[in-house]
Amino acid sequence: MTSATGSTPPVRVAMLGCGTVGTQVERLIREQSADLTARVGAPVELTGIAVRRPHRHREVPEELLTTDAEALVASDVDVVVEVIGGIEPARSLLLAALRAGKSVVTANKALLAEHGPELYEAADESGADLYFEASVAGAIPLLRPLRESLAGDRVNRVMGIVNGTTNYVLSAMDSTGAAYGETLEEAGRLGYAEADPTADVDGFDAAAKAAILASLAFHTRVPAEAVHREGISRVTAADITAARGMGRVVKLLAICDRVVDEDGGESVSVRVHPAMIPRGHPLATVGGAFNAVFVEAEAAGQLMFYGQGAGGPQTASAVLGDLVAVARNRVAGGRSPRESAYAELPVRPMGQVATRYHISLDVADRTGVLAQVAAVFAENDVSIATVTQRGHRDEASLVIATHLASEDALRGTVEKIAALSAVREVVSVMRVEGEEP
Ligand SMILES: NC(=O)C1=CN([C@@H]2O[C@H](COP(=O)(O)OP(=O)(O)OC[C@H]3O[C@@H](n4cnc5c(N)ncnc54)[C@H](O)[C@@H]3O)[C@@H](O)[C@H]2O)C=CC1
Ligand SMILES: N[C@@H](CC=O)C(=O)O
Ligand code: NA
Repeated sequence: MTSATGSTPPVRVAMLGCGTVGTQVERLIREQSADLTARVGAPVELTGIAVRRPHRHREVPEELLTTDAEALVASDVDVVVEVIGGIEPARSLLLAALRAGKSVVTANKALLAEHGPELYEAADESGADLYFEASVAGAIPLLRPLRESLAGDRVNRVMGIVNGTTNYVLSAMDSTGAAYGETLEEAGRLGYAEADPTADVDGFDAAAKAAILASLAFHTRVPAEAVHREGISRVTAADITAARGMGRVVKLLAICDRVVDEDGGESVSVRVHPAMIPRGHPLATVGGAFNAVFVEAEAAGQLMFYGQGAGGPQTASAVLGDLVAVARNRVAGGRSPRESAYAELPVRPMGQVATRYHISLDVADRTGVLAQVAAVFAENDVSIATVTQRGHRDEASLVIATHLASEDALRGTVEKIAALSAVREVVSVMRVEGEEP
């Protein structure tokens, strides 16, 4: 291959962390060195990798390893790639890099969602780049489309599956009836889960991603704590069976909406929770660690992004894409986009967000129960779309689907129904998405 570089000095790269993703980033930089050089117009040189325990990293060249991350960041490098995860020491290390004019590529959604503005500000002050494509939906190019390709459009909705681990677990529970704990362990072994998998199952990971997506889509700062978050730890086999019985499947969804009131006032709603969707919905067939995200924009219409949302090589692909962007900017000039948060839209409290629910109840099979239950819905101003009643000796089940109603009203209704003496058990309560109202 002919070199396009002449005597252009190399772009020097430090990497922080060398786990599932870092190992693959090192491999790709090494194996694709000639192509990267040609694409960037200068060699991309990995000068060091900060790790905690060097003896555990036999797969990478020993001479690159150091335990002194601070010194590595302070050394003569142009770019810092961070694949440690978590808030500290990642935050301090990246702020130090950016303040020294070194560009940053990170896969760290937790850090971006909690400290994004601080990182952008440091990048702005020194003129460094900040790229983070790997932080949301792994390999899928999603943030660059939102940050750049759709920058001239008006995005109204971003919705989809953004956590591979929980999707892997829910898919297995649905298709094979596999146990929750077993599949979660498997997701960890495959390199999909976070270092602490409660970040996946309790929805923190998806909420951080939703915060990043909403911030970019709506040009508004949406911190992680403003995202309504429910994980999958309370999804039961009964929920999955109930969904199946109605031709639906349970998925953990991230939903970011622009809400326009009757008076034209705008806000955003950002939520992560399990939901039942029809088996015919495109998201229903997204299995394993795959992610899929729909974006609706005024001029573009509906767009769908699909691919591997987790895994070492897949996530490393997104990191390398960002690394090439930074390196090209260094060689040919150019900057990553700055933070765009001018719209400053308020985040709507979840209680005011309208959703639809599926509720299944075990009730005593006696006259008047349905009327009692229906009365509670009416008192709380929640309109029932359909009711299915099945009787069996002295037991019966009621399956109720609601029309759109505020979250507060729905919660209140379920609480009162659970307290009715004729209701033996509230078997399953779950939001329904993706069906015509
Ligand atoms: N694994 C995946 O599928 C994806 C991961 N990510 C993100 O990528 C980042 C890395 O994830 P993984 O590689 O999966 O995690 P990992 O846990 O496999 O690797 C992290 C590595 O950083 C090392 N480390 C921790 N503290 C350190 C320190 N102070 N100095 C040097 N090294 C340190 C750990 O020993 C470990 O080897 C996280 O932010 C994660 O959220 C993003 C998308 C997908
Ligand atoms: N733990 C995350 C990894 C990618 O972001 C997931 O399962 O999606
Ligand atoms: Na991505």
